[in-house]
Amino acid sequence: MTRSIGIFGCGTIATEIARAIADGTLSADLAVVYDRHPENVTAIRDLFDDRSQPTAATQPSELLEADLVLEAAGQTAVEEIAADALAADRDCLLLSVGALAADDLREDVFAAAEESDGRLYAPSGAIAGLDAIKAAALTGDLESVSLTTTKPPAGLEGAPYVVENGIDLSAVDEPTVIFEGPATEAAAAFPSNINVAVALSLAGIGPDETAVRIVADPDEENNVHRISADGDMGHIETTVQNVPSPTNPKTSYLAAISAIEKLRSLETAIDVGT
Ligand SMILES: NC(=O)C1=CN([C@@H]2O[C@H](COP(=O)(O)OP(=O)(O)OC[C@H]3O[C@@H](n4cnc5c(N)ncnc54)[C@H](O)[C@@H]3O)[C@@H](O)[C@H]2O)C=CC1
Ligand SMILES: O=C([O-])CC(=O)C(=O)O
Repeated sequence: MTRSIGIFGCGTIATEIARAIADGTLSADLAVVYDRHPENVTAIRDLFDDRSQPTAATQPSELLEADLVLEAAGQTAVEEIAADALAADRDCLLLSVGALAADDLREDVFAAAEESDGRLYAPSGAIAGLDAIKAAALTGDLESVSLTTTKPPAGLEGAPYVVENGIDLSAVDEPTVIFEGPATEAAAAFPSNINVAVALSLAGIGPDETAVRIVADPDEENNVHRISADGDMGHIETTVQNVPSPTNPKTSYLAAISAIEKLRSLETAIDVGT
């Protein structure tokens, strides 16, 4: 049976996923899409011929018509849809997983997942190494996990932490650490930039214990995520030098194809990797 998908948010990531469905890379039925900007909905619907165009939802609850609800909008959208989708026994895939750094929301969503016939998915997104971190965390002997993210200053513009602290990113003329703290704080301070830190923390030792450093570097063209972890299993280090998406420099292209691969893996007979 072909799985039907409903997408919350019709921006950069959703467009890549819709394209993968439209061109057959991903075997799924894009049934329904929702966005507060109708022109973004139209752009996604236009990727399909008349017979297979997704329905334009007028409110998020209409996404529950699909078997799997995929959030690619932002952290507030996770509050709006995740627990409801799971409570309706739908699968739910979240890109803005940083929303789960908030204890109340995480508890609600995880409780809904536990009781649901659906499953909650948080893909690796723009980072590499969650397979190894998950395995290492299993024994309880993972001692430390940290993420250092370096982005071009433009990729950090508009973040609440930048605005509230009056950080002038245009004046940054050398690699500059602009934030250091736990994933819990990073997710709220940079909601569109560092969701990966919370995905990492959920695979590993939790959002309060996962250390995050954010660097603005005017000479860096990529979104670079470096993970370092230590424990009884040894030392894990991964670096991804991500190409930013042309339509949204905050978002790495890998984030979109990671979600596509996660969706594809739900349908395959052979499962490679942890
Ligand atoms: N886990 C990961 O590795 C990554 C996660 N992300 C998350 O994915 C989200 C989407 O990324 P992009 O597609 O690049 O963003 P985008 O800005 O290109 O698209 C977001 C779309 O969602 C819509 N939207 C946002 N909030 C909404 C709401 N409350 N109600 C209705 N429509 C809403 C916007 O109008 C826009 O069309 C980011 O905000 C970020 O939270 C982004 C990059 C990596
Ligand atoms: O795409 C990236 O490099 C990471 C990102 O924006 C996020 O985790 O929110």
